[in-house]
Amino acid sequence: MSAKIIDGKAFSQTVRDAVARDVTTLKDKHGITPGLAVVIVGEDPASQVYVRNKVKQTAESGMNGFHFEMPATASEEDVLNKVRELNADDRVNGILVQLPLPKHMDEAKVIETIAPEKDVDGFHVINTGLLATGGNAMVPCTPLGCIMMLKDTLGDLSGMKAIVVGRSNIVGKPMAQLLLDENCTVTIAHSRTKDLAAEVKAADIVVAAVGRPEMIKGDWIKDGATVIDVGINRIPAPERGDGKSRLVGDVDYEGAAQHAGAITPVPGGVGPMTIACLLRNTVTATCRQNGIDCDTLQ
Ligand SMILES: Nc1nc(=O)c2c([nH]1)NC[C@@H]1CN(c3ccc(C(=O)N[C@@H](CCC(=O)O)C(=O)O)cc3)C=[N+]21
Ligand SMILES: [Mg+2]
Repeated sequence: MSAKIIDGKAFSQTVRDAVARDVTTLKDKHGITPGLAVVIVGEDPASQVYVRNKVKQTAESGMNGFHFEMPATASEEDVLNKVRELNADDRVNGILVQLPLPKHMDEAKVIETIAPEKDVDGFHVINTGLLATGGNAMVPCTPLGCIMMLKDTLGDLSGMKAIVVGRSNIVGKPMAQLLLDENCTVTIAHSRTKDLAAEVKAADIVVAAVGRPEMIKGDWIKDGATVIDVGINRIPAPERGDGKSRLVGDVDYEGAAQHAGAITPVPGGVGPMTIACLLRNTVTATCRQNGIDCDTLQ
């Protein structure tokens, strides 16, 4: 069996094209230009590609981008004040504070200071609560991108067995909520799960979000299953001979591709969809803040 490759890069382009059309309508019909503010504290080399793509694609979509870099030595109060300033700024419809924050800051406190209606990451307790209770939440970008790819690949997910490997607040838990909303039977697995291989083997849908390079083995995958690999792990690649690293997911891609019906690659899978969904969420937030029905924009 040879798996269909789910092309997140191509799919993200169609999402971004739709976002750009919505931005044009917001400008032309409503005189509103959506604005996305990104706050980065300190330097995390691993997220530099992410930041660069985000800035570039925000501009390409026709939105305003506001970029703030603060030194790693900034105090928590400095960051909280920046967030408060952005909350009060009418040009800013979406706020993203890049995680992780330096150790001396309370991440939860920073996130809870973001106005929930501007929380385009969907990390605020108001939004996680709304997601869990079926309300009008801002949905975290990575799980949102994953569910879009799953629905595009499989159509109706109703009744399917899904496993989410990983239980983080930013991916695993919201992913499980979204799969449940699609009427999947959902298992959440983690480091204490017994016989992870058998749990994965039972699933029609596997979402890997553990942050450990290639830990999900190819022969754990049920024949024909759909595999969504959220991991973006940079590992040494001595075989390249040029001293550079390479990116791998949380899934043994070569092995899994022999069993899966469809699989996302790394890079070019979940990553680009995450950024596209951030832009989509910024448009959604702009519409909600202005009492505009987002679905009828174009
Ligand atoms: N508040 C907050 N929200 C986030 O969503 C968030 C964050 N903090 N901190 C950092 C992580 C990381 N992240 C990525 C998103 C896209 C790619 C991406 O597009 N990757 C490309 C290429 C990567 C490369 O070549 O290095 C790909 O997978 O094809 C990567 C990483 C969002 N994050
Ligand atoms: Mg095999």
